[in-house]
Amino acid sequence: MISVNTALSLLNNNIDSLNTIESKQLVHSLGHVLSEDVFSPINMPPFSQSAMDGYAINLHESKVYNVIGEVKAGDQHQLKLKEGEAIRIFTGSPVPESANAIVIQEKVMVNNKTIKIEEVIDLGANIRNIGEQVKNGDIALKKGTKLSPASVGFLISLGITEVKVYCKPNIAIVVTGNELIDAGQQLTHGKIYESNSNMLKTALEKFGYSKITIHKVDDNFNTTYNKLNEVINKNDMVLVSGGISVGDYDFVGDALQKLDVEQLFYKVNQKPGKPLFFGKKDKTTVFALPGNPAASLTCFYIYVLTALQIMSGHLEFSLNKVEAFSVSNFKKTGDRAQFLKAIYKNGIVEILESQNSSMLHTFAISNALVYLPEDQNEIKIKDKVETILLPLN
Ligand SMILES: Nc1nc2c(c(=O)[nH]1)N[C@H]1C(S)=C(S)[C@@H](COP(=O)(O)OP(=O)(O)OC[C@H]3O[C@@H](n4cnc5c(N)ncnc54)[C@H](O)[C@@H]3O)O[C@H]1N2
Ligand code: MOO
Repeated sequence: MISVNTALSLLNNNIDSLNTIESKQLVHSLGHVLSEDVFSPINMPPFSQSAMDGYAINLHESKVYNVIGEVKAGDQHQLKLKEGEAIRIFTGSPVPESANAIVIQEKVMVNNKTIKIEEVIDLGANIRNIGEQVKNGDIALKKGTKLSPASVGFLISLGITEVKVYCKPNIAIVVTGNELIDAGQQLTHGKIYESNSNMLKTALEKFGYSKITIHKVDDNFNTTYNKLNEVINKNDMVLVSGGISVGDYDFVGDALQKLDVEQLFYKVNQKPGKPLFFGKKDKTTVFALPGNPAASLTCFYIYVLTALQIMSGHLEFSLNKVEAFSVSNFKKTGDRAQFLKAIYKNGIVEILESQNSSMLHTFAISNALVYLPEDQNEIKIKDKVETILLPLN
C-alpha cells in the first residue's frame, strides 16, 4: 500500500491540462484558466486622467491661479493652460496636456474666477498617466491565470470581450450498490438512501464544474463493465463510487482491469479512503472512490479536486493548509495516515468525535481536515497540527 505523499506525487505526475481550448465570453469565463497570454489592445488609462475632484493647474511660483474653464468626465474638448492658469476638473476627466498637476478642491480657496492654493503641490500630483496600468501591446494577463471577478473586470476595461481558456472536463459519476435507493422513495429494510452522487455533484458544482452526468448501476459485473465502458469513452473524468473494495460483490476493480484502464495506484495508506483507485484510459482519468460517504468526500477534496484543477489548466492548485493548535486529544489505531474532520477558527482546531468513514454527520459541520501522518500516533491538546481548510465559502 502506498503513502499519501506517493499517491499525491503519482497524481501530479500523471495529470495534465486538457488540450481542448475554447473561446469564452468574458462574462462567462469566471474560474476558467487562460490558455494563452492576453495582450492589451489599448493603453490603460487610454488618456491622462484626473484622480480627484479639484483643479488642473499649470504650475508656477505664485499660489494664485486664474480659472479659465472646466472639463467634466467624458468631455472631449482640450483646453490649453498657460503658466498660472487652472481649470475646474473632476475624477476621471481628461487632463489637458498643458496641465501638470491636479490640486484637490479641499486645498483651494475659491474667489470668483481665481483660486489660491494652500499647500505645496508636486509636479504630476493626482494625475493618472496614460498606460500606467498597462501599455498597448503589453501582456495584460499571462497564460495560466485563473479568471477572478477582478481579472474579468480588468480585461473588460481593456475592451476585451472574449478570451481563450482551457475547457473544463466532462465528468461522469457512477454510483454502484444494490442497497441504494433515491431519497423520496419509501425506505425498506436493507436499503439506504443514495447520497454520494449528489454530494459529489454539488462539490463539483461548487468549484465550477458543471458538465456532469450521473449514472447508477447494480452490483453486477456486466452492468458495471458496460456502464464504465460507455462513460470512459465519453468523458474526461469518471468518478466511480463504491464497489472498489474486496467483497464478492465489488466489481469495479475487475471491470476497470478488463477495460484496460491503466492502474496508477490502488489502495493508499490513509483513513478514510484506503481502497482509492486512480487510473487512466487514453485521455480519461478514472477515480474509483470508496463507497463510504466520508471516505468518498475526503478523497474528492484531497485527490479529485487537485486533478480537476490541473486538467482545467490551473497547475499551481493546492488546498489551503495552516498550522493550528489542537484543543482535542486524539489517539489513532493502526498505522494509516488520517484525515480527521475538524472545526478550525482563529488558529485553533477542534477534532470532532465520530471519525468513522460511513458517517457524514460530523463532516456536515466541519470546515477543516486535520492531517495526522502515518508515523504519528496521537495528537495532544496544544499540539500544533497540519490543518487543511476546506474551501466551503
Ligand atoms: N475485508 C475488507 N473489507 C473492507 C475493507 C478491507 O480492506 N477489507 N476496506 C473497507 C474500507 S476501508 C472501505 S472505505 C470500504 C469501501 O468499500 P467499497 O468502495 O467497495 O464501497 P461499498 O462496499 O460499495 O460501500 C461501502 C459503504 O458505503 C455505503 N455506500 C456506498 N455507496 C453509497 C452511496 N452512493 N450513497 C450512500 N452510501 C453509500 C454502502 O452502503 C456501504 O455501507 O470497504 C471496507 N471493507
Ligand atoms: O478507507 Mo475506509 O474509508 O477506512 O472506511
